[in-house]
Amino acid sequence: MNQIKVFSPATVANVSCGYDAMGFALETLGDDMIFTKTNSKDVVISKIEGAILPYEANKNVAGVVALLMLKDSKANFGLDIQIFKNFKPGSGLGSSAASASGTAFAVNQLLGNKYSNLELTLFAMQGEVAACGSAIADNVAAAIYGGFILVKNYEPLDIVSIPTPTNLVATIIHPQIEIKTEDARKVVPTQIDLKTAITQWSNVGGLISGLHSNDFDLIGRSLVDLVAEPNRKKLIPHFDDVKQSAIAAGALGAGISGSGPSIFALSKNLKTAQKVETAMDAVYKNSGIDYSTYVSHISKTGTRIQ
Ligand SMILES: Nc1ncnc2c1ncn2[C@@H]1O[C@H](COP(=O)(O)OP(=O)(O)OP(=O)(O)O)[C@@H](O)[C@H]1O
Ligand SMILES: N[C@@H](CCO)C(=O)O
Repeated sequence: MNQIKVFSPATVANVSCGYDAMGFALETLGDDMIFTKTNSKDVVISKIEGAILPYEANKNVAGVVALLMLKDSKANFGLDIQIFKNFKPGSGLGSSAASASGTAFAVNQLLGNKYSNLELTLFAMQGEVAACGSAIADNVAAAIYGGFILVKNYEPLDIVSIPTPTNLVATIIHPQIEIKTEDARKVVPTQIDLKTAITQWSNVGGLISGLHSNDFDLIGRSLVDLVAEPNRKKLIPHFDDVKQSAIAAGALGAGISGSGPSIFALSKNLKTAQKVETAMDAVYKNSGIDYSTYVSHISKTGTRIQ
């Protein structure tokens, strides 16, 4: 195989209560990337459409991950990479993670499937270091494994796939302001009190149990975040209004997608998710802020060949 085209999904990290520990992949929103083997041993990024990003391989997360993998595998080829961005960096939807995991997946295909999904996640996490300074796994693991994931442990890395209830649908609103993950991480407390921790880990347990048992009510009751959301929501215009409107329209729950500014809601079917979209839209309609909305099923496959 000399060339591969992949789709790498947008992802919702944290899923409210699971800061740095949970995430899920979207079915219909994501980046397209084309990888072509070359004879030189370099990595060249020859095209980037849809966002202004560095072309230097060591500054673009796609290049960072590709260089690492070619070196680790002692590959006898180089790469030309084309990136087609369909959603903006700094959106809270895992833009850098889409490039990092799309690259890890594609290079592995070109190498004849040398690496496991866990190893691909470790490579892609190095892309996240380049993007935001932290080796976060929640977005990249969700993109690589698909569906819902739990980062059970960071060192050593342990990723667990969580079942996705059929019919669960996500609604997203993305106000077009950029919040860099690096900056949004600075407002999250490094210490929390025991009472807060108890509530938070009970919610993670409730969310995972609800996903396993298709218990939509339990999923909704567990989409509560006492750690990141109270500190980050002030960075997002009209956050409380959007969240309340989404829940009033029938969403099971809503919260900040990753580090924001996007806000996600989960609904038990497509019709409700579309009503939630209308309700979120109504909050921003006359606000003067540019925004996009998306309704998407959860991607069960994650990054894939196109
Ligand atoms: N291929 C790439 N795709 C996206 N961002 C990249 C890429 N290469 C480098 N970057 C840099 O990474 C930073 C964006 O990362 P950041 O984590 O802030 O946003 P994000 O990837 O959209 O994540 P989040 O979901 O948390 O918003 C920007 O400074 C951007 O220039
Ligand atoms: N878990 C990370 C995801 C970044 O998108 C955070 O919330 O900072």
